Amino acid sequence: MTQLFINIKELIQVRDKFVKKVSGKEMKILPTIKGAFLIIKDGLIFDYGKMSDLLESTFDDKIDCTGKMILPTWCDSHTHIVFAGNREQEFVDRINGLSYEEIANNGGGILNSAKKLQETSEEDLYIQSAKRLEEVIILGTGAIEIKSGYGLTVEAELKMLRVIKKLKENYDIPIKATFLGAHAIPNKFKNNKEGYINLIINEMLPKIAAEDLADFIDVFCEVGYFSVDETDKILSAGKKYGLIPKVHVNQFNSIDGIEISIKHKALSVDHLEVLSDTDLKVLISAETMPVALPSCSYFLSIPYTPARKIIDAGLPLTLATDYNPGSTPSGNMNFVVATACIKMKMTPEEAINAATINGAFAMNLENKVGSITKGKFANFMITKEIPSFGFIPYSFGNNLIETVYLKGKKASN
Ligand SMILES: N=CN[C@@H](CCC(=O)O)C(=O)O
Ligand SMILES: [Zn+2]
Repeated sequence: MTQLFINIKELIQVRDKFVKKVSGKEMKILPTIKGAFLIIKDGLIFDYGKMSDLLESTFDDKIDCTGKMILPTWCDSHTHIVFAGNREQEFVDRINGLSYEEIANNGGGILNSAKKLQETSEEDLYIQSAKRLEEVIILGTGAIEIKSGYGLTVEAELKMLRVIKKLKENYDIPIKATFLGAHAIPNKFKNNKEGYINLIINEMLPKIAAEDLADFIDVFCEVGYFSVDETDKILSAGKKYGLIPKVHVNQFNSIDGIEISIKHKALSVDHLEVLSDTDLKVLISAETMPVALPSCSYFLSIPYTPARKIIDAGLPLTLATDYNPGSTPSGNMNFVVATACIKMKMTPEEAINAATINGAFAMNLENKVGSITKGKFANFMITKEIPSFGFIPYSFGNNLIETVYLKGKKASN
């Protein structure tokens, strides 16, 4: 099956040579071809170039993109889209003055979602989650990471991870699964955190490994959740089963969570709304990808991750949604890219690099997605007619995506 896309106004994020990730000043460079063609063969990117260099040939399908641009699909490296129900009552409670922390301390928050999820069947959870996955694909997401962490019992954590496995089997989008048993301390272990950590290490992890349900391991390393020493212990246990760390750190407090994550060669450290100079220095010494989640800052009215400080220090940065029922009930990467430009002072080039190629790195998918490169999956989106790629973040809140392709197949209209 061959497909030819012609008269592309601008083909965005074209990388002839394989690039693992982009950092510092490189992030300002977004390679493109104006007036381009793109050839897809059997679900992979086969060729591209300027229209004037297109050779005569026959194709199974020919699509005219006059006035429209093509970008690789967004790579959303941090989500919690497998959850049951919603938490709109907590949203109203916050409007009426309660803080996110106060709601959690009153038994709301993650524990509220865990209760709902424990009471939901695997079939129903799958249906709710698949709907969210389809919703974000239409918004241009073409690779995604999904975490557990709203189960908090052996059975419910396995249920979440089995749902993720089923999504992997049933959809064309590449999905990575992360085990986040250490997301909160369940009520049953309120006065026995060590008991819960032992449950994670001695019961959950062996079962997850036996069914091959996770690629990564995560911990919510934060005051009131899991300490640095506990994070250390859980990441060490995960590594014995080959799970690579991706860690929630520095959302509300800087407590050396970055340092311990880097000691464990974490693939990414995510949130970073609070980032000290010492944290920054530690990041500079590592391969670990910093990940910012601007929709979470927007929804909770907490500080935005200091993107300028990170990029100007020569580091890479990834943007992801954090789609979850409590802090970010939105999986719209277009909004993330726009908010990064508007609130974090990232240029459109930086934001697009952060949401594509660097997002792919943050999921260990840089060989498959994140750029228009020969041999990668044909996961890309065609925009509506737009004047420039900068129009995507500029025109925030508007849907500029016309069609999404996953492995060369139309995933939306
Ligand atoms: N911070 C920890 N976990 C999620 C939110 C969890 C929730 O409120 O349900 C996050 O990444 O923001
Ligand atoms: Zn999260």
